Amino acid sequence: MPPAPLLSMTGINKSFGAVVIAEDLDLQVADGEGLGIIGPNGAGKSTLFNLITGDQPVNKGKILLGDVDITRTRPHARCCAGIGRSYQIPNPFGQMSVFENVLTASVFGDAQSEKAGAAKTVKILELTGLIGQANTTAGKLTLLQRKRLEMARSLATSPRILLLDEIAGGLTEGEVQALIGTIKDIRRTGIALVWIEHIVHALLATVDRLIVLNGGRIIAEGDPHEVMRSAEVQRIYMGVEPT
Ligand SMILES: Nc1ncnc2c1ncn2[C@@H]1O[C@H](COP(=O)(O)OP(=O)(O)OP(=O)(O)O)[C@@H](O)[C@H]1O
Repeated sequence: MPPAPLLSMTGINKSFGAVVIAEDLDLQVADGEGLGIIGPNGAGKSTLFNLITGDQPVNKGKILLGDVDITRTRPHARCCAGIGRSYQIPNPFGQMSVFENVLTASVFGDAQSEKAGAAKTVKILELTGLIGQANTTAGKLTLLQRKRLEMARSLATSPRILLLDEIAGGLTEGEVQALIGTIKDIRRTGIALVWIEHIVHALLATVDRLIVLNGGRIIAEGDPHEVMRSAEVQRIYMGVEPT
C-alpha cells in the first residue's frame, strides 16, 4: 500500500457567489513531493492556498495533514502543524533587519527560544542566499531579496510542506534562474513543495508533477512536460487553437 499522503484535500467545494473556485476537488501531495499548479488568471489558485492555510474556510470537504483533520483549525495552528506559505506580495516587517524578520518567524511560528531560533535563522539565511543581507533592513531589499526573505520566513516555521504563490513573478530571467537554484536546494532538505507559478519553465525545472486548474476543477495532471504538451492545456492556458 502506498504511504498516506502528507496533504489530502477531498471533495472540496468553494465559491464566492457565482465564482466557482473548487467543485468536488480532490488534491493530494506526498511527503517530499514537488507539485506545480498553473491555471488562467482568476482560476482560484491563491484561494486554494487560502483554503489549505485556513485564511479562507471551505464550503464543503475535508483537509488532512498527515492523519490530522485540519479542515476547521485556525491559520496559526496549521502553521504550527507544518504548513508554510509565501504570499504573492512579500510583506516583511520593513523596519526590522532580515535576521530579525526570520528570527521572529522562528520564535512565534515554531515556538523556538531566542537562542535556538537565532541558530536556526543563520542556517535558513544560508539556505535562502540571504546571509550577506542578515543585517540589512528588510524595507531596503531588492525584489529578489524580498522574495528570498518571504521563503526564509516560511522556512523558519519548520514546515513539512511549503506553499509558494507566484514567487518568481516580476523577476528578470537571471533572477528566476537564481531562485530556481534556491528552491532546488530547499527541496533537497526533504520538504514537500506546492508552487503556483505563471513562469512555466521555472516549474518544469523544479517540480515532479503539474496540475492545471480551471473552472474549479483539475483539468490536467501528471508529468509536467506531458501536461504542457496536452492540446487542452495549450488551448485553455496559452490560448493556442488546434490546427
Ligand atoms: N475574498 C474574496 N471574496 C470574493 N471573491 C474573491 C475573494 N478572493 C478571491 N476572489 C475571487 O475569486 C477568483 C479567484 O481568485 P484567485 O486570486 O484565487 O485566483 P488566481 O488563480 O490566484 O489568480 P491569479 O493567477 O491572477 O493570481 C477571482 O475572481 C477573485 O476575484
